[in-house]
Amino acid sequence: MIGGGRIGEALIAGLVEAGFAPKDLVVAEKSPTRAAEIAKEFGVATRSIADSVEGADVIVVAVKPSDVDAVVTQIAAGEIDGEQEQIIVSLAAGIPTSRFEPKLPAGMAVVRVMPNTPMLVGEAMSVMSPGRHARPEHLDVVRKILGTVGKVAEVPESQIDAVTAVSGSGPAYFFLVAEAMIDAAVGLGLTRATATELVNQTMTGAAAMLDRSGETPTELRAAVTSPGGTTAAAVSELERNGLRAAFLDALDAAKKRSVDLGRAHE
Ligand SMILES: NC(=O)C1=CN([C@@H]2O[C@H](COP(=O)(O)OP(=O)(O)OC[C@H]3O[C@@H](n4cnc5c(N)ncnc54)[C@H](OP(=O)(O)O)[C@@H]3O)[C@@H](O)[C@H]2O)C=CC1
Ligand SMILES: O=C(O)[C@@H]1CCC=N1
Repeated sequence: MIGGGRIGEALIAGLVEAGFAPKDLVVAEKSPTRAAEIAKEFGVATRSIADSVEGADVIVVAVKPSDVDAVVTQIAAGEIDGEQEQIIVSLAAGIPTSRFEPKLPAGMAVVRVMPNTPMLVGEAMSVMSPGRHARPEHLDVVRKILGTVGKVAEVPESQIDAVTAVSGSGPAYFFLVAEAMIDAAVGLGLTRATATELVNQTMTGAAAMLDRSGETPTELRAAVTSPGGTTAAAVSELERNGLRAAFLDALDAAKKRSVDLGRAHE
């Protein structure tokens, strides 16, 4: 694991929780303090990038998009070999597999993945796209690793910037809605503690219904919306204030930003 930040740590935590032996996991992290924290928390070894990649079956790149090029250069300078069937898994938003491949030994498999932070509670939505040399058996390995921390899907790489806008950034939209509801509830006179409890449990319950009821969001919303009732009054205000248009623009902006992140660090 190269980069022991929020996402790198979440994946390490998920793998350890799922029964991967800490001795089989190695973290290369720039900040010595952060590296020490992760080693202590999970019992994994921390090493330099060069020492981490040698003999690794899977090399996960979990650094910011702007740090990817420097990291790939260091990986390529290490003892790696396409023939060893090593797999590079990039979690970086926006950076295409074609940016990795020319710098690596010929034929080395690269898989681009967009995870999300619910990985921390074993509920990630991770979406993978194979690079030029990634074969089904490589994807099976990556699916097994990501499957320890949530659900896994596959799309062609042409769709992964859109995926980034939906499930990669998606948890933030959800938390923003929660924040907005809490503030509005305080505006109605509830205490912040009560507002937070009500909103958090409402969101948790609604998410569980999405997961378990087998009904679509449209059906679930209709079941809450009594004719001429309170929900209809609220939903009509949300529509009047352009909720759908705001999401159309927001996801479009996120997708464009993902494409730009790839270009910005060329
Ligand atoms: N956060 C999210 O919800 C999601 C993030 N991603 C992607 O995951 C990647 C990581 O994101 P996130 O975990 O949030 O970012 P963080 O900044 O929390 O983590 C990145 C870590 O990598 C370290 N790092 C930087 N350069 C090196 C290096 N050369 N060697 C070793 N470690 C290094 C950073 O140290 P320092 O800070 O000191 O530079 C930092 O600790 C990003 O590319 C992002 O696009 C994907 C999906 C969701
Ligand atoms: O905001 C970002 O760029 C990263 C990628 C998806 C979620 N967080």
